[in-house]
Amino acid sequence: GEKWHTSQTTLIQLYELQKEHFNAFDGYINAETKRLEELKNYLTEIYKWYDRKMLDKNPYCSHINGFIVMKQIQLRMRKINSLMINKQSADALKIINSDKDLSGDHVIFAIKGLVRLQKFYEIPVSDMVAGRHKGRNIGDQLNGCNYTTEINSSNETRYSEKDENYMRHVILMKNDVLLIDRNESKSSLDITYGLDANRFYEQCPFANKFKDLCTLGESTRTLTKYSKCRYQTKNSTHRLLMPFKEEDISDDPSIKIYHDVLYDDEIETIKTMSIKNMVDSRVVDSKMTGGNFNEKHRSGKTSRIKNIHGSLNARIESFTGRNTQTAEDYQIVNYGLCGHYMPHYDVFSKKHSLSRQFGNRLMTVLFYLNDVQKDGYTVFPMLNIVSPAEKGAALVWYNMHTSDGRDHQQSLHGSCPLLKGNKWIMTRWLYEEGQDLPYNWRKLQSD
Ligand SMILES: O=C(O)CCC(=O)C(=O)O
Ligand SMILES: [Fe+2]
Repeated sequence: GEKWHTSQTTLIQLYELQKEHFNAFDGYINAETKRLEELKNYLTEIYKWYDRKMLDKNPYCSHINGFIVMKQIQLRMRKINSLMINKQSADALKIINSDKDLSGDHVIFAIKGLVRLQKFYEIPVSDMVAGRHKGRNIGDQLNGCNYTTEINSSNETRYSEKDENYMRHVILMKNDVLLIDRNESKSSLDITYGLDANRFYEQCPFANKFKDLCTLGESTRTLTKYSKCRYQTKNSTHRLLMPFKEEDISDDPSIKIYHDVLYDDEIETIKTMSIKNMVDSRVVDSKMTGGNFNEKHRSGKTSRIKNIHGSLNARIESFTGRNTQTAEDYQIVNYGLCGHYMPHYDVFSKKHSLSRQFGNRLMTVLFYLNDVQKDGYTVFPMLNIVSPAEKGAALVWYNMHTSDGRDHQQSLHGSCPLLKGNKWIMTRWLYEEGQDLPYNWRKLQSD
């Protein structure tokens, strides 16, 4: 089933669920109290009857009386029997257990998340159990004894570092393909063979760089010669009064931030729309199944929205200067307990059929739906770029070279593990088809 810890939204529901449990407990206690009261009264009545009968000395003398006594005993025993069976506790337990329970597995998933976090940020166990990291409060005190016992019992699957790095990319790509096109999942699985193993191997050292940047955080965000901020009207007259606040982050590939492009009421609507159908951002693989492996690369909950409203499309087109007609559905992600996304590329393998319909994911438009302090950055490990989640802002970048359609190696990026709180994002991927590009992607793909 769906996991509790992968999204903060679900974790909040878990708290809510406890109210339901409390109601079940209360109902049970009331019913039990009533039942025991009834049983006590009934037994008192029977004792009295028995004492009276004993005064009769020999009630069995008359055959008729003997039968009456037998019959009364039988009826009373039946009633006592029914009063002693406690159906209420079974009913109450059913409510508590009905697939909403916190079975051992869920606790193990959560502890694995914490262990991952501890390893990633190299947090000493003493700090972990004290709920602090680098002078920052990250939670209440943990029972150190419980923590280490839980860790030992959550037997992690072992596999070599090399395999892990390679598989990470394969799996992430596959996952995204599967998400877009569930109906064509059969053909989507071919993506494994479309990847060039060596190419992805070579990027793996950046997992360490990713880690360093996540740890250093915003302190690494220095101004470079490309860094400029401006009010951008994009030649649109109605933007003269409310220009885009555009900030250059990188030149090659082009990465920019547009501040305040998504409004609070829109954000609330988007969250409400997506909460209903969120699923674990799972990574699917034919050989290595199971959640443990998957969550090492990505942990969060995802949902898709076909359309929000036309004016948002227009806004995106306005600040990106690109067409949204061939764009993918909006993808909303809520990261929960230790939520993260290890470095990956958003582009698909060229050989994959999906990238033929509209080309490939030329550009990523990533909206931040909340502010996140001190962690959960979007990081480009090959470019030394750390982007903090800023509510209402959009981080926009190219995954491909706009001159010839080659995948842009430096577009490698990921989301740093959350030490605390949660992160909401919404992405829109713009495709090559329908854009003004100096090359013909259809021709490139058939080569
Ligand atoms: O959450 C982030 O900052 C990055 C998300 C991302 O890379 C993706 O969804 O493809
Ligand atoms: Fe991505």
